[in-house]
Amino acid sequence: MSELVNNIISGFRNIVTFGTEPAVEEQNNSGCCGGNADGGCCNSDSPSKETAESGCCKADDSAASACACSNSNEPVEIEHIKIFYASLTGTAKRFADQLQQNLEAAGPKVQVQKITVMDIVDYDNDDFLTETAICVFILSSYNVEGPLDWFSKWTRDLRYDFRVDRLSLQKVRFAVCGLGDSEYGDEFNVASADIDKWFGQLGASRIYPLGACDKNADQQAQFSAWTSGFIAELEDGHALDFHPTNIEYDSEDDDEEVDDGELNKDIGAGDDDGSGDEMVDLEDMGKMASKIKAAKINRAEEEEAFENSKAKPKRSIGTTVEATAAPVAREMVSPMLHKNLTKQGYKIVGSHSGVKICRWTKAALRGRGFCYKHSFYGIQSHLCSESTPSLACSNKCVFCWRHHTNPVGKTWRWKVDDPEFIVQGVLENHYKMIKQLKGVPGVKADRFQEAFNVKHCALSLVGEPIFYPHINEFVQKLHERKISTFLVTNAQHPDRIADLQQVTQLYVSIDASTKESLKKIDRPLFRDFWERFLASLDSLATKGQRTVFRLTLVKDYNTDDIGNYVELIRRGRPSFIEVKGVTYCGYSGASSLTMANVPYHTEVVEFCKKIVAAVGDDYEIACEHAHSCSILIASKQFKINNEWHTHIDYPKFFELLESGKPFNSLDYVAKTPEWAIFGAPEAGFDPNETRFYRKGKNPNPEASSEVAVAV
Ligand SMILES: Cc1cc2nc3c(=O)[nH]c(=O)nc-3n(C[C@H](O)[C@H](O)[C@H](O)COP(=O)(O)O)c2cc1C
Ligand code: SF4
Repeated sequence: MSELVNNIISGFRNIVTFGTEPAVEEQNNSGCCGGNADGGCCNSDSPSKETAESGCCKADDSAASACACSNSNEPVEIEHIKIFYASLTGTAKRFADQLQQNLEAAGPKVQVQKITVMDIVDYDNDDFLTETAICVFILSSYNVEGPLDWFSKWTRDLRYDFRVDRLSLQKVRFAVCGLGDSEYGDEFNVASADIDKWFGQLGASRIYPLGACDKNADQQAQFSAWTSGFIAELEDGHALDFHPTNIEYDSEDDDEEVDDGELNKDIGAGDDDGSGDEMVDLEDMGKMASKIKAAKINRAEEEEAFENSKAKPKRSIGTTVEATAAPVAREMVSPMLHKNLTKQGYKIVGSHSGVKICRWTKAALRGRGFCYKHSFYGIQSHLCSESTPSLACSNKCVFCWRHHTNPVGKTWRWKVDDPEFIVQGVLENHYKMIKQLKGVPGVKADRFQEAFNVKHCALSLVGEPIFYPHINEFVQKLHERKISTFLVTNAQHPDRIADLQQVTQLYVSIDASTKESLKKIDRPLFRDFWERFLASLDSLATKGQRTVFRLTLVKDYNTDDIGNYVELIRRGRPSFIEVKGVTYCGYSGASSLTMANVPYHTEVVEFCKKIVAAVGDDYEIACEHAHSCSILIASKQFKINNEWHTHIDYPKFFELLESGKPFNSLDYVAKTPEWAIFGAPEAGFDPNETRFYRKGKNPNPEASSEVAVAV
């Protein structure tokens, strides 16, 4: 162990804290080799103290090459500085802008070609692994849910996940300045301090010490002082060199209580006695180090694993499909994420799939109505399972209900589970959750029984189902069980849409109608997101399947530009357009939506009327489900003999599938019931169900104090 520990440079964190007198003078004086021992030019492997004090590293050749001391007459040229901020009330953003202005005005000693200021939530964290720009973080600390949470979790996961290369951030050069309030005592600036520490521990080169600006003092002056010190360090130039071996690994950190203690347990997997309190013996440290080494994964290997995973899956039920070649791909759901998702009610299946019971399934079990899919397509919610074979997604939509805790990525770079295993796992877990509802007041015995025979699968829970490399086999497994498939994709994977075989109904999320608004609302990871989006619509148009555009209306985000929506409809030629008001799911640090962004049902109707008027003769409003602010616009092809046929004949669908012959969306239609038609008095609520009102919300004054009334 001592060897391991000796090999670790016990980094110390320099913190520039500011009292009433800014401490920046001292920092400026540090020059090339001074106070910034852990992140600056001369780390402990570098020149002797004397050399350091002489102000430069030239005495030592190796150090000189590492430090590349600049000729003081020549300006330091920097290609790109990215300034990331995390802010709730705007201070960090203001300071980030201020830093940008100061850098622009800095010359002549330092010349920065490009400076980008961005909200940390708009950045794909995984890009830090290959980031070449200098990264400056201006981060506010919050002891409540805040905008830094997601990035913090990602960094923390990276730091404590033994499968991740300890030097995974070695390409990064960074500086952190925290904003906080000293009234928070021990929690003062704790979030920014953690980021600073973890980046250092992951091999990133700190080019200027952590700043800690206090709201309780003169925060502005403190930040200006930090900025001057930082710019002076840039002008000096030495700190810009990489120091990839400068791992700041603090032995104390090993004792740090990590939420996902599972990580440590995993290291000794196989030796677990079930106590969960595993200690690693000193003699085992060597073994552990080699295990850690063996588990290192780099991104190239992950990409390769993805390629390998495209090969036909092995049919090993109950096990994870192994990559055909040697690389060990990592699990998509980290232990911490697993814990978070489980807390939110998800059941995780295998290493990348999930299932959850939706509120409509629960309502249906109690005879209190079905979701809008019942009105539009004849689905009974207690027979429906909501799941996904990929919890990862390539967008970070502002309205996403998973609150940005799920993994994101542009390509599949995780382990791949067997499709049969996932289907079995999804159903088992779904039934387990149904079982738990036994005895809940109001649950109807007949519906409870029926619920153990799932007939529909909404592949729309979270993440991007089409991302899963074996999506076709997965869908086929569901169809073999006579389970219909409603698959929703985010329109970022046109090639996958093209490859997709027949599903019962194929959805594309249309979250905005212009490139700018799509970027704002979906926050896609792909740089060519707009081209991908359009190509997805083109792909949809040629599918010849029953297709749906799903529009989620977010007031002030995507409710304008009717003309652009119409163009998209003409391009994708969907069978249906579902328009739904966004559901407010509480505050998310990664989202700025409020109740004001949730449209009323009348506003959704108005929007649909405008769309139909503009799109021409081909579409009409067919159905509504006012209860969930949902409207269905349908292609008039589904109005047969002047009667809407938006419902699905499910047995017919399976019959057609089994026949193996080609068929189209009109071959398995069923008549829409009167109560579901737009404008009917029931407004899409099945009259055989009992409508439930929260206390005080019942519009019927004659009703008793009972909270449920028949509509
Ligand atoms: C609800 C709340 C919680 C906070 N928690 C902390 C904390 O844990 N630690 C800390 O140093 N400052 C904390 N602060 C202070 C903020 O970080 C500080 O005011 C900061 O300057 C705000 O920056 P912003 O405007 O960029 O969001 C908290 C402030 C609020 C309102
Ligand atoms: S379609 Fe969606 S909301 Fe409706 S029952 Fe299925 S999972 Fe629930």
